[in-house]
Amino acid sequence: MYQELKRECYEANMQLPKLDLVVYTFGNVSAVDRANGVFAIKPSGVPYEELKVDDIVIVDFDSKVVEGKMRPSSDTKTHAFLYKHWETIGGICHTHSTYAVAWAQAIKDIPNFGTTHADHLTADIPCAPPTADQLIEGDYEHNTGQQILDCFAEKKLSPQEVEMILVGSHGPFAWGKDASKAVYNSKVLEEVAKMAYLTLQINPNAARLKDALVKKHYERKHGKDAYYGQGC
Ligand SMILES: O=C(CO)[C@@H](O)[C@@H](O)COP(=O)(O)O
Repeated sequence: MYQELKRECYEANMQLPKLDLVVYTFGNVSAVDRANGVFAIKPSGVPYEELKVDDIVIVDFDSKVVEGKMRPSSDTKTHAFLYKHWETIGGICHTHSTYAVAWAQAIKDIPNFGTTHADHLTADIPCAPPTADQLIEGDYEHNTGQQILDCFAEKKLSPQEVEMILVGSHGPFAWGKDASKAVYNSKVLEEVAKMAYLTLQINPNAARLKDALVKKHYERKHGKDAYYGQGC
């Protein structure tokens, strides 16, 4: 059962090393089957070059294994939490990509410096501040999901408009209508994070794109009245 879902999840996971978003066993991608109340996720600690379709684990929204012999990713509770609370997302991708992790460790939002960023979202890419108990052993994964939701609520962001976040002191999470779009958004996040870092190296006083320009550029790309972003 769930062969198609496992295959979708497997293919998305195998994109991560190809896109230079992970090394060794870092990161994980999941794909949801809302009709059956389950999602497929990478098994924990398995190197990508050894991963097989049948290794993909099927879990329910309480992170209980429904099908599979291997232990699901250590981030499973975070994926489950987001699927439960955000009913429109179909896939989630977590990586440890270098530049996104650097911004997450610096606990900094990524400013919207240019049209590359503005093509994909008009808001600054948010960084959820680490919580006191985040780094203490325990229900870490559940806490990360709550951290993400709290950050979106505080910044009044919608997961349909902003499909990515930096979890402070940890790394990037991205999502989308399916697992492949979640991986695409992870790559966009890493590229924008790298460009923003280099922009600040060249000019520490670099200014964000003016809101009017962001609005014009975003609507040209996504259609009239598509603009939603906060002022920059
Ligand atoms: O960020 C973390 C753990 O904090 C994970 O993404 C990474 O180490 C991969 O763990 P899994 O192999 O998915 O259990």
